Amino acid sequence: MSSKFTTVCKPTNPNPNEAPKRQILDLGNESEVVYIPRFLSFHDSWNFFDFLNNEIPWTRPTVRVFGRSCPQPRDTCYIASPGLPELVYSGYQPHAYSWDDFPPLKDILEAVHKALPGSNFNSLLLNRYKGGNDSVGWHSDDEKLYGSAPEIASVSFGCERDFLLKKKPGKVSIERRNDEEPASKRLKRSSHVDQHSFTLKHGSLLVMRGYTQRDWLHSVPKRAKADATRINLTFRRVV
Ligand SMILES: O=C(O)CCC(=O)C(=O)O
Ligand SMILES: [Fe+2]
Repeated sequence: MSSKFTTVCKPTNPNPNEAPKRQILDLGNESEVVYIPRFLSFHDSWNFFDFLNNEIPWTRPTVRVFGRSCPQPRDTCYIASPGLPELVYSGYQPHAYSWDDFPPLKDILEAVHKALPGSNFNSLLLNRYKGGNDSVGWHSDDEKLYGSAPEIASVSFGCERDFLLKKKPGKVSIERRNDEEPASKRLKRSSHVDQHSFTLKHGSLLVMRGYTQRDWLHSVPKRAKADATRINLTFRRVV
């Protein structure tokens, strides 16, 4: 990685006098999503995309899903600070690369920390979706090593993809429970509130916090029309 890149690609706010606009989605029961569509400038984001696409040692591991081994439907890489416990998911233990190997990742981390006061991420899972056939199925990032209410910050580059959230079965919002309401109406209403969707834009930041991992599932489904590559970085704190 050339040092020129680090200089050129320090994340900049498109308008330095104005913080990027954020949307806050209250999911109820102390779960929340924050979405900042223009977190990084368009130009910086394409430079980051090119760097990540070309320099990250991507792998497409075999994982176990419902007892069966299959290739994970996206490329991946893992970065972690020294001394953290190993990450294992779906029977796969990724090699932990160092932040020092990829200086632009430290620049993005710094921008994320600045946008989220009090955050202190020490690991990063990278995903590369090479087209609409690549995806991540319904899951929550509720591994014990992230603690009971982890904050997860997700930065997206390249092709826009839908990011869906749905409430886990059996999780009922207290504020919506109304036993006087006919069941049919309740069902209709809850199907609206129990699912949300975001189109994750190039250079955007989406943050899941509170009890989102305990109570909600998220996914990036296959999309026939998504014909270009998307790269996503999810910053996490191993506690
Ligand atoms: O690609 C995304 O936006 C989400 C990735 C994700 O959920 C994960 O890595 O756990
Ligand atoms: Fe996830």
